[in-house]
Amino acid sequence: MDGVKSTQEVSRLSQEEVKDLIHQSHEAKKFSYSPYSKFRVGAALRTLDDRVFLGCNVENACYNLGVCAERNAIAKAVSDGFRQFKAIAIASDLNDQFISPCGGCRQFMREFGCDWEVYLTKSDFSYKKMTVAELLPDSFGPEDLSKKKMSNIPSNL
Ligand SMILES: O=c1ccn([C@H]2C[C@H](O)[C@@H](CO)O2)c(=O)[nH]1
Ligand SMILES: [Zn+2]
Repeated sequence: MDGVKSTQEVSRLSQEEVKDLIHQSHEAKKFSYSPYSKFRVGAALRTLDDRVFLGCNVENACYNLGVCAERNAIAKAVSDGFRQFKAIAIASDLNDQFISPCGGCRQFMREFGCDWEVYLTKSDFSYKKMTVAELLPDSFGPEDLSKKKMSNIPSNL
């Protein structure tokens, strides 16, 4: 096809890129500020144009203000003007199960599309690949706020 790649092809990572993203998520974990849970999490987010943003969980003495690693990585990218993502890798110290993102982070990922990759890892860097859609089926997203889809909208809105 004359070297022209479809969006689908362009957005997939090579094995080497997957390994690298996973490695970076484990590096990001080292900055985790988690004195309360002692549960370190790191995330590495790769944009469509191949930049990588890192995040870690940041807890707080006011417990409920803590922020997850995934959300921090996404917020960093969006704050720098990047909203299109290929993949995110998530790392914890769990060695017997893959880290599983919380519901809030799944929704946060979904805001920027359903069809991108999430690499859930173990401490030995092994991984399970999922998509945002698989992690959050039948999700609610920005498209659902379209007024065209609504009926009986009160006139005072
Ligand atoms: O996928 C996850 C799961 C948990 N945490 C954080 C939140 C909290 O700081 C600690 C324990 O839940 O781990 C994340 O950052 N990402
Ligand atoms: Zn979370």
